[in-house]
Amino acid sequence: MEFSFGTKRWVQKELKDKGEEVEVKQETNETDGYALGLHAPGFFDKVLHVQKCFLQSEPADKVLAVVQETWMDPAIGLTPYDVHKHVGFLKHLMIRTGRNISTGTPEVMVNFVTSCYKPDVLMPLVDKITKIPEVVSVINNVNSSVGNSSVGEQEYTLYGKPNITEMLRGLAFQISANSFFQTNTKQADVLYKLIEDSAGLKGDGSEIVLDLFCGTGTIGLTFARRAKHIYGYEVVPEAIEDARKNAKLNGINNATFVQGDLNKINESFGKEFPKPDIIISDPNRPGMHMKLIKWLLEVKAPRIVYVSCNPATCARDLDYLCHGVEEKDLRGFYELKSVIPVDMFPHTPHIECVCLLELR
Ligand SMILES: C[S@@+](CC[C@H](N)C(=O)[O-])C[C@H]1O[C@@H](n2cnc3c(N)ncnc32)[C@H](O)[C@@H]1O
Repeated sequence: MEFSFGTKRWVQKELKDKGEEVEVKQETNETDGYALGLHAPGFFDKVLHVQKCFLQSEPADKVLAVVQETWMDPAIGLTPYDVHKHVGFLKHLMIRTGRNISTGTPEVMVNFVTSCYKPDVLMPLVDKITKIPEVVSVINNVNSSVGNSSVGEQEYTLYGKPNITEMLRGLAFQISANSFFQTNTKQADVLYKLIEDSAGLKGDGSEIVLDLFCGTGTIGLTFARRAKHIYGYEVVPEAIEDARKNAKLNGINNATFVQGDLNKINESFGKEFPKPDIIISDPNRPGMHMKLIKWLLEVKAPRIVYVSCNPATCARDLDYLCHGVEEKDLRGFYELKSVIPVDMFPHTPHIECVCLLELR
């Protein structure tokens, strides 16, 4: 889970009983209180204070509780970052839970995103958190920009190791603070099984798989034993480093991971690997850039499995691949065979979809 520190606490008006009906009041009460929690819908500066979060693991909740009872203590001198005045120190708190690959016990990584590097100020908090036995890694990402990003320009390990591990579909994965990793491991197992089923690999080791937006290499690596070669592309250098380590960790030698921005591909893209039989594309919420759509419509792989957490950009990109893009003079060549929704984010309105496209 990723929580934000803020200077404006957002308070939701209580639910109001009206006989059998329950009415939720939409107005908000704003106080000037500091807060650590989740952004109120539609507000970049208002934060709903969260004491306990049922979406995360129990050890992660213990971390949140310790941080909440400590960080506002004036004796420590920690301040939340003010997104209007651009002053203050604490920006985000990220808590990730994985598993020790030998013992299967939970491993927690705590990542403080701060506006500058002041480890002495963080240490009283770090000392308390590290009393929780599951905490094996405390990281400090320093992000001095005025934006809301949780990715740091510099990363420091304040305690323990720089990464944690997780098991998915029988493979071990190393995850570092800035690498994308599916937040719901149980459902990620379901998701990856559906992706593999949709990809329909023959399993005879003859096919080339291109894993676009590969993160730490998870999807491609789960296919590797049934494919000839996997090529993964991803923009975050730490994720590519993790993907290479993950291939080694699992004894996989037929996977190549390349760091690159898929929004900025040029004519040379695709020259460094054979024509793919299966393309997996798992972009983040903005979906695929027109340059990538164009390339996909040129290369004409027999199957594309498009994985998306944003139904709006998913529908747009599927439409482009099936029906083309008139204003760009591009013809569509695919037929949509199936769309399978997966509930990766229970108790939220978000949904992930696995879509299978076949060349017409
Ligand atoms: C939804 S995640 C999927 C990651 C991976 N497939 C998985 O299942 O763990 C999207 C990934 O796309 C990467 N990404 C975002 N924009 C990108 C771009 N322009 N070029 C390449 N990768 C990008 C992100 O860093 C992230 O790792």
